[in-house]
Amino acid sequence: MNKLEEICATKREEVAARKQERSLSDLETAIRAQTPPRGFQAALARAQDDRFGLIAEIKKASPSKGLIRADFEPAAHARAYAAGGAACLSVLTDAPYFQGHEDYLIAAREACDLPVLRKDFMVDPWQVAEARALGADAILIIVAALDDSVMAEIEAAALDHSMDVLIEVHDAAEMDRAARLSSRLIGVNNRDLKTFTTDLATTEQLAPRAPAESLLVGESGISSHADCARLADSGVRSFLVGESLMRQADVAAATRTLLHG
Ligand SMILES: O=C(O)c1ccccc1NCC(=O)[C@H](O)[C@H](O)COP(=O)(O)O
Repeated sequence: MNKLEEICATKREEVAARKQERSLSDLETAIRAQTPPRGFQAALARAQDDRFGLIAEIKKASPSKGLIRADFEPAAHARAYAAGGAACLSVLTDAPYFQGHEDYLIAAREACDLPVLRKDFMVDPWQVAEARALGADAILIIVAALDDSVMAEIEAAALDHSMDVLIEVHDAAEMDRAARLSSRLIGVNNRDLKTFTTDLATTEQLAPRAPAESLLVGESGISSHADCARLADSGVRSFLVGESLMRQADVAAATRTLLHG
């Protein structure tokens, strides 16, 4: 079993237990009390029209790097990312592998006006309702983790809640499968989630295969303005960045430098 399969197997057990604790009608009640989704894809599109679009990730730890940020303060990081010019946030909520928590998403979204992606491993449409009940504006579909029918069900659930969907691919076959979904917000993950090898050339190679009119996001392993400029040469002007920003003492200044050089 590779790491992605292991994470998804753990997630299926976690979701089965959570579904016993909280019914869909309970989640629907919480969703009605939520503020409406903030337009995630629209915010990214506006930002990349201007210069670069940044989805700044609030990430405490990861399977590949272990602990990334000891003094972890989701609300303060959210404010710093917003001050530095990020268009959107991504907040890891997976606990076993990323030391994430749902409360981090709630705190980050309350601390600023940016749209927020719930960064987790979606294996069941129930998680979409749970994400919206927490306030999430967008969810992630990892093509490598799901078969076509489950991907379509999860996407439909998100669209029903007026949420945006970031569809993540890592190879040409996954890009072709992503094209069968309706979302045109497509992330190319430079990290192979089975081996953790990271290579920016992945985005360069896959960008030309994306469906027409896609908003492409280069994901993982991006650590400088030069990396952003390199990917922009392939027509990718939005980026999802976690570790390199989370390791900085001054997160707002590092975000500005990433975007503007
Ligand atoms: O980051 C990991 O080690 C990881 C391992 C297994 C599955 C997913 C993983 N990361 C999720 C991501 O895609 C990244 O958090 C995101 O793209 C930001 O990457 P980075 O800027 O390199 O932190």
